[in-house]
Amino acid sequence: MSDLDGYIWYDGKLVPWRNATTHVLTHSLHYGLAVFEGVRAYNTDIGTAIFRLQDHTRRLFNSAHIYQMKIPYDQAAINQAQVDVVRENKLESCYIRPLVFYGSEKMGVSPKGATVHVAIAAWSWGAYLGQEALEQGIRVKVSSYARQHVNVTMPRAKVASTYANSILANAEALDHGYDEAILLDTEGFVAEGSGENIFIVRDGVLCEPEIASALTGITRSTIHTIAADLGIPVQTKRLTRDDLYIADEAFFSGTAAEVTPIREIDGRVIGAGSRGPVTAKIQQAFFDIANGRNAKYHHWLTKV
Ligand SMILES: Cc1[nH+]cc(COP(=O)(O)O)c(CN[C@@H](CCC(=O)O)C(=O)O)c1O
Repeated sequence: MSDLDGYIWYDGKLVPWRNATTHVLTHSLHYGLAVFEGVRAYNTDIGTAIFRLQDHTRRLFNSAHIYQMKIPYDQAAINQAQVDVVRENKLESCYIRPLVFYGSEKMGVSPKGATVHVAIAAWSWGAYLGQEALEQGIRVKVSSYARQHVNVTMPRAKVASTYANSILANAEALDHGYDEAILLDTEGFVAEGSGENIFIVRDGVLCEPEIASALTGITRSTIHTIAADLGIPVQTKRLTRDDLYIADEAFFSGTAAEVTPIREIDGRVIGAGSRGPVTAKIQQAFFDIANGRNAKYHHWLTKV
């Protein structure tokens, strides 16, 4: 991942990768309050372009607003900074990581008085769960750890502290020989993956869990648009873990995961145990859009 000779945008300047450092007393490192985004640029038919850049930046600002962090730049500047990072690193396609965090000027629970810093890195990142996963599908475990209650960590924010929960769930899945975890909410209904939203297909209908305790994924909203284009009905409802077991198809959606089919959950084979036909259609439509092959969605692409 690390292009050690690359550049990172850091508080308004492009600095060499190895100089983009912070102090060990950085407040966010100790107390877990940093907000971030995961964004992808694709080598599209119209050149390198960042996918849904404005939506990701809006969510970054919403996340900061929820946690009362004041980003010292406006959204246009952060959009431009992401374009500059991709261009400066000469990346044709890549993953972009904007991060907003509190500095080391203040210790103690309250960050008041600490500087709000912004860093934006970009690196080449292929299929998040492996190229084979995109074709064959992955094996997933329902975690023994619940997703945080909606009044514990704020679900509309992409905040670093949420991911200690994700790390536990993902580690448990890997330790048990699976590829990824699904988390249930505190009432036992399906929430999301450790870093993804989840969809299932039942009798030709695309179903997703109520979004309550899950991140409002941008890829999830792209899937909604694709489903509408393909005439596939979408249902949002409370899903139980055994709803997943008897699904005809299942897949994860996310910027990193893109559209990753799920072929088995907790030892139950899903459908035919491979990427399902509806999943394949949605996945193809997603990659056509992200790679600029569908002119109807060129407005979602910001050329670098
Ligand atoms: C918990 C969670 N839920 C859903 C999503 C899907 O959201 P969206 O990317 O807007 O469709 C992500 C993105 N996970 C990011 C972080 C992955 C990582 O390992 O870091 C991502 O996909 O970039 C999550 O982290």
